[in-house]
Amino acid sequence: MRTDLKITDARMLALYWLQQVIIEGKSVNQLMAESAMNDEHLPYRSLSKQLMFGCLRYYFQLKTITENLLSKPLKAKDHDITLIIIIGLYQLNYLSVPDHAAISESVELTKKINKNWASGLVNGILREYQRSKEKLADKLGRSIQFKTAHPGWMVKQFQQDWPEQADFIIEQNNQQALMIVRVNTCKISRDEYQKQLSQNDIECEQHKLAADALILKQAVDVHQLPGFLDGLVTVQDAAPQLAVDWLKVEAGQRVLDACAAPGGKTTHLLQRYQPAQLIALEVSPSRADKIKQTLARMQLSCEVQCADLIETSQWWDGVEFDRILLDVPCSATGVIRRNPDIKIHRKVTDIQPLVKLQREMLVKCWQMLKPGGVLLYATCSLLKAENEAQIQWFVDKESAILVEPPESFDRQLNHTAQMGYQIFPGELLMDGFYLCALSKPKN
Ligand SMILES: C[S@@+](CC[C@H](N)C(=O)[O-])C[C@H]1O[C@@H](n2cnc3c(N)ncnc32)[C@H](O)[C@@H]1O
Repeated sequence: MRTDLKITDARMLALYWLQQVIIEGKSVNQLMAESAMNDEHLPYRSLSKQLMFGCLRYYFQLKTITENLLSKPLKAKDHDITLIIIIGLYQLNYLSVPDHAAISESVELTKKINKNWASGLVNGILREYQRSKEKLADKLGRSIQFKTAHPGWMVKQFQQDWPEQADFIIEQNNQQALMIVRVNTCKISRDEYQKQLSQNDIECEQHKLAADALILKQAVDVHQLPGFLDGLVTVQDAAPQLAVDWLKVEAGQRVLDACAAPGGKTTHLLQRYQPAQLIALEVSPSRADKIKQTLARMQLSCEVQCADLIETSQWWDGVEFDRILLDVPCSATGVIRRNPDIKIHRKVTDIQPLVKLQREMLVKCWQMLKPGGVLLYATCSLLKAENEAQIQWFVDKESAILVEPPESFDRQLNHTAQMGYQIFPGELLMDGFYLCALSKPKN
């Protein structure tokens, strides 16, 4: 689809977005942020989002079906036609759209993108699918991509790391996550904010483990959340909210949030504790700006530094920190429900470089930690190599001491990891996340 074509309906916008994610490599977060500024998208956004997220969630399954139905692969320049078939298959399989409408709208879409020649092909493939759905399911039953809607390497990795939980992880990854918000308790209590939501007909319940979190029954646009622009609330899953509970900052301490953008945990630290100093460090200038915007909206303040954590000589004044939050860049395999594009964008070859970077970050942060100080290591990954194996490597090397978690963790979270806590997507209504706190021995 040519990008200069005028978008005239929801399916066309979904096709444009899918092309941006799958061909251009954009993330859904980036696309949604761009689209929020584009008024032309407004009338179609809701259905387009449903179509795009659904197609990405089931991409590997729907692509396998498409490849099987096509007598020969389409040329690379006609990838948009493959995507139209995938959008059609998604509607036939997962939405309550009548079959005839799903097919005719897909055929219309070929014309809207000036590829009339493909209308017969799209019509034929979707009708063939209607006729041979069961037979095809039997034939493809042994394909991992068809069965799990995940790339094969990822399924193997989950099975290797978590043989007992792999099926649960895969099943959860194909679900839609609930919207969870964190109340800014500097401004309003969770109980009071829950009342405000209820007065605005937004139903929610309190999260059992994350003390500031409310789980919304239905996702809403952030601007429908009362006091959003005044910083009463922010959108954040419950699992990352636990990081701040485990770090336990004492009044007057010096704290580093080492990988801070977009500032979710920075603002949580500030609303929960009174550190003498908090530095929010972020290497990407545009993402460092996001921290500043989040701080401004939530009416909180701290020092934001845009620099590379590893290059300490460029930003660190040499004074050690009492607490360090190290929320490293990772495979993000724990947040696939919210970012289904990760199944497409993440490659098996990404993992080793990430593990290497995480190790370098751990070593650097340890050098900046005061004896007796605490470092909290966190990822939104499900892979052992990024999580407990990383901590095992570090503890063996550095005589770091494992810090006891808050009692509430022990009571409510499963002990699946040898060290720290591995949370699986869907567990206690949370995203997949890993946390472990380490203390540096006093000389
Ligand atoms: C998992 S995200 C952090 C999320 C954040 N803690 C929050 O709660 O909102 C990791 C961040 O680390 C940043 N990052 C990556 N490499 C870095 C480096 N060398 N120095 C500092 N920040 C880095 C990334 O740009 C990204 O914003």
